Amino acid sequence: MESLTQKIALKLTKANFVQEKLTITNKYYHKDNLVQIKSPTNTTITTTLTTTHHTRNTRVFPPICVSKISAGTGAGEESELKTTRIRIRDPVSSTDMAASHDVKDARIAGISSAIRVIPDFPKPGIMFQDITTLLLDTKAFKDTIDLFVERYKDKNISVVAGIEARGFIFGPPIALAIGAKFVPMRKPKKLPGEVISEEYSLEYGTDKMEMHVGAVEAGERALVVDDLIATGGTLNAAIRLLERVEVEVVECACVIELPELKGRERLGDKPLFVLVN
Ligand SMILES: O=P(O)(O)OC[C@H]1O[C@H](OP(=O)(O)OP(=O)(O)O)[C@H](O)[C@@H]1O
Ligand SMILES: Nc1ncnc2[nH]cnc12
Repeated sequence: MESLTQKIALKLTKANFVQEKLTITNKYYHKDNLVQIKSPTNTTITTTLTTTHHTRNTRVFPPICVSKISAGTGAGEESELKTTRIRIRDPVSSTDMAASHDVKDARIAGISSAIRVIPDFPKPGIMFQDITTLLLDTKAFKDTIDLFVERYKDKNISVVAGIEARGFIFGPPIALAIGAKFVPMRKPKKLPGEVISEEYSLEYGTDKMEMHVGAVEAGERALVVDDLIATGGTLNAAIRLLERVEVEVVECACVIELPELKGRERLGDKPLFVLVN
């Protein structure tokens, strides 16, 4: 039987690399969720693989999505080749992920592979998850909205609270489709009416979030939407703002989770639903 490494290597050879006319050497390996390959350019690599995967008790066939996380010349390697490290995203690693409800849902793999990762933006060391490439992919963008709508359409949610800026992209289509109002959670001094505000810390700095007084009523049920959860500080502030005015936060929904930053832990008992990590 082929090993996981062999399967990945085979798929990589058959996938984007061939189209990109890259040369793959046979020096790849699978270790700590990283695949290392060598290619002659720094061309961005984003592809989707399907391979055998063993969980503790069962053997399942989830999609494995691969995106480039860094590139550089490997010491001691052939001079014309560069070493590219790519991270395998495994969409079944969390119970609160879309893929874990239906491991055969091919939409998740398409969404994951449509997200571009930009190293060292906006600061060195940050692997920026760029959802603008997802917005260019009409199928992946629609699949993203559909997955959220399918989950929330019968949950009696009257408020979709979207977080500036990228929660403003995903929140409104979800709100329209489930028949809820959209409430923007904005950066300071942007909203013209009376506001309540909460401060919060970020992966790279601090910020403040504001919401219009009167936008929601006590007793309403809200979904909080953003593109991404990193440290969880932003979602935590949104939850605090809504709960201050006695709105029930039913769930938080993000396209992407960066699990290594443990943002979930800052949400207390609030459920978090994500599509990819
Ligand atoms: O989980 P956290 O550590 O709080 O980080 C997540 C937040 O960071 C990003 O927004 P950012 O603050 O960069 O603002 P922007 O969307 O206006 O650029 C992202 O869109 C989330 O809102
Ligand atoms: N790594 C990241 N990519 C995109 N947005 C972010 N917000 C906080 N961390 C981020």
